[in-house]
Amino acid sequence: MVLSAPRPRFLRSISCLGFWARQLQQQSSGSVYSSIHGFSQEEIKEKLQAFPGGSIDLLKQDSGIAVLTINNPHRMNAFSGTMMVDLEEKVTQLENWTDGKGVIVQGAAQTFCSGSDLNAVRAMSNSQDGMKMCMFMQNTLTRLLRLPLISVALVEGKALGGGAELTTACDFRLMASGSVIQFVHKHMGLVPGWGGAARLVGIVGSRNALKLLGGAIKVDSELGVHVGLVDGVLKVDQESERAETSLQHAESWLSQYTKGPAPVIKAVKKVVLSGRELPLSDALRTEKDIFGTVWGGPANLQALAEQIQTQVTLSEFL
Ligand SMILES: CC[C@@H](C(=O)O)C(=O)SCCNC(=O)CCNC(=O)[C@H](O)C(C)(C)COP(=O)(O)OP(=O)(O)OC[C@H]1O[C@@H](n2cnc3c(N)ncnc32)[C@H](O)[C@@H]1OP(=O)(O)O
Repeated sequence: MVLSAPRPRFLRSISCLGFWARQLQQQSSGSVYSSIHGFSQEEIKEKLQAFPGGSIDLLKQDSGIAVLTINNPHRMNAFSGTMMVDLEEKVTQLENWTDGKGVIVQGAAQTFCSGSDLNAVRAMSNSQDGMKMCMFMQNTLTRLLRLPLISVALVEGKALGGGAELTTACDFRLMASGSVIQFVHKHMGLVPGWGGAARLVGIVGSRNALKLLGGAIKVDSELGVHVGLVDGVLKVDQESERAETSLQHAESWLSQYTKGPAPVIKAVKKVVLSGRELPLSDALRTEKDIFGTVWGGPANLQALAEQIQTQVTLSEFL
């Protein structure tokens, strides 16, 4: 079995859609590559295990917001091979998190992520292994973006190379002032390979993407907001003892969108996801199916009862 995680309910519920929806259905867990593309997830996992270091830490909170931390501070949170494997496992856990509503992706020790661990990249520089690592990371980051959770990349410090690509695998990006996102790939004689270019075009448009990649431009929070890459800037008051940390800021920012029961928030993400990824007719049919999962559900019935209650109280008053 190449990909063992169960398919999200969203994909299972698509029954009569067109070409693109069927494509999505075939992709177990929302992945892009599987055995039909000659790709073996297990084979590359085994190779990646030879490059240890760091960890990916997942904290699921009662609020329904999880915190995923890229943790390899001695290498500016660069991704070792085992961290790539770890990320895939943590994404599987998030796919199966029934009570989840949101996830914040952050780096440890006030920096975000400096991309691939260059030591691993050097050791895997033959093109076949490089391609397999790229397919593995595309699968994982595509699944991250397709989670039925609202996701935010919290960028403090530097997000470089693959780290910049990781930010594009979230629904939103928040930047602490003084931070930088930079697609440094051109300086390395490369282009993004973790799906970052395709996602960047979707976020900022092709002209801005060409500028950011072609110029390997350092994007600070101001430029990030200007081009539409960044959704909010966090200014942390380090003087005040009671000041919120960037993570606390990010949690309260995200909680604006995650108030309410998990099935409803998940449904919100799913209708947006289908609108983002599917042709209109297929997206409309999918939206209808997702609507069917919340129509008459507990939150819907409660909201209706409360409205009737309010109307009765009002009419008594009048
Ligand atoms: C496949 C390509 C692409 C992709 O996957 O899409 C990539 O991601 S390739 C990697 C792209 N990233 C980079 O090129 C960043 C390289 N690093 C730097 O430019 C700098 O280290 C920094 C991130 C700007 C930080 O600079 P500074 O604050 O001056 O700290 P140091 O340079 O001293 O770094 C501390 C420490 O961390 C090690 N480090 C940093 N990044 C990486 C990395 N990507 N891989 C491995 N190690 C990394 C750095 O070597 C230092 O280690 P020591 O010398 O042992 O202290």
